[in-house]
Formats: sequence, structure tokens, C-alpha cells
Amino acid sequence: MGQDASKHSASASPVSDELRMILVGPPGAGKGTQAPRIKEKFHVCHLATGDMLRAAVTAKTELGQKAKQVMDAGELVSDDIMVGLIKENLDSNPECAKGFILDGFPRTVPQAEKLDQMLDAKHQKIDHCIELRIDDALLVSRIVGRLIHPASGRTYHDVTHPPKVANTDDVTGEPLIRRSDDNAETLKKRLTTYHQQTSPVVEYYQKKGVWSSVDASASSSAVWQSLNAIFSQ
Ligand SMILES: Nc1ncnc2c1ncn2[C@@H]1O[C@H](COP(=O)(O)OP(=O)(O)O)[C@@H](O)[C@H]1O
Repeated sequence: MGQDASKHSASASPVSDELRMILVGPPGAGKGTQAPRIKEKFHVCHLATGDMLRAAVTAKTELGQKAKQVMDAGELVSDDIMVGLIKENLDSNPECAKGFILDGFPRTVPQAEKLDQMLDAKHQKIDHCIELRIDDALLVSRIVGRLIHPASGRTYHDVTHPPKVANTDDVTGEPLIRRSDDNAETLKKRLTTYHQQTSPVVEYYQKKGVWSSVDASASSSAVWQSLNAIFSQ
């Protein structure tokens, strides 16, 4: 990031700099809430691999059919498939011209290494890897009551943030869904997978000197403030 971004980053107004970043954190940490705000501020693309896979499941593509079983088991889709999905977007999605927010990728060290190779070939690099840190114990209630508007990614919660009309998106009036993997049992497995396979990704970016973390147990507006503080460093 250049100096321009730091001058403006405390305000909510868009800035014109480039940004290439990774948001990492366990399921329910708030990646899907913060990423659209970052996207709006920096005019970069938001690549959420979980959303891409769920779109493939809904479209009943070959990839979707394979991915559904893996996702419902709380396990990871193969590195090759995920790297291919990201590469396709970084190469051809016009929204990614000024940078990207990766949400849900890289989730393994081999994925991080492949990403570096892709970026090296374009003479680009990761500016930030920001970890949303939160205790597992707080995630169960966040995830198990979660309702989602798939088209926008807006999330609601049965208790803490219910929609105005039951099961209906406040903005579009469209129906909300519950993810099939948002149940206590699959969540337990997703958290184990996260600690085993994705925690080493955090170390990978710590060693590269681009890692920072925020306290994701705070309110979403407090988390947004912490993110802005990192962008203006
Ligand atoms: N980079 C990835 N590598 C492997 N599997 C992935 C990746 N991204 C998403 N998935 C699959 O999609 C599921 C849902 O992803 P996501 O929506 O990011 O979930 P979470 O809320 O658990 O962070 C994961 O549990 C995994 O099965």
C-alpha cells in the first residue's frame, strides 16, 4: 500500500490505492461481514472460496457435487481445485484489477505457496494477512443461529441480529437460508480442520512480515475500526 491510502483510511470514503490481502480466521469469526466493507473502501474484488463452492453446489456442476460431500463433512476441498478457482479469478475477473481480498483462501500451506507463485509471476505481493482471532467457545452460538442471504452474503442471527420479517432478507425481501454445514457437529470438525491445517498459514505470513491480528470477539464496528487502524499504519 502506498501513502495515499494511509491518508484516507480512517474515513469510510473509498481510496484509490491497490490492496492485496488475506482475511484469515475460524468459521464465524466475521470474515464475511468485514470483507464487503473492505471491498467497498478499496474497490478490489472479494473472493470467498466457500461462496464460490456453494454456488457450484447450487448450480449442480461436477465440482459442486464433489465439493458438497467434503464441505458437509467439515473437511477441505483439494488444493488443486481451490488454486485453480483462485487463479481463474485473479487472471480474468475485472474487479480484481486493483487488488483482492481473499476470504477462505489460502487454507493450507501448499495453497499459500501456490498463491505466492501466481503473484510472483505478476510481480505482485501480499500487502496484509489479517487474522480475526476469537476463542472457539464463542463461535458455536454465532454459527448455529446463523441465517444467510446467499446473493449478497448478508448474515443474520436468530437471537443477536434477527431479520425484520422471519427468514426474509431486510433489503431484498428474498428468503434466507441456513448453511448445511452450520450445525454443532460439523462446526466442531471445521474448527479442528482450521486449527490443524490453517493455523500454519498464519505462521507462514508471520514469517513473511505481513501478518497482523484483530480481536474478533468485539462488535463488528469495533473490528472494522481495528482493520482501519491496520490499513493506516
Ligand atoms: N481454500 C479452501 N480449501 C479447501 N476447502 C475450502 C477452501 N475454501 C472453502 N473450502 C470448503 O468450503 C467449506 C466452507 O468454506 P467457508 O464458507 O469459507 O467456511 P467457514 O465458515 O468454515 O470459514 C469449508 O469447510 C471447506 O470444505
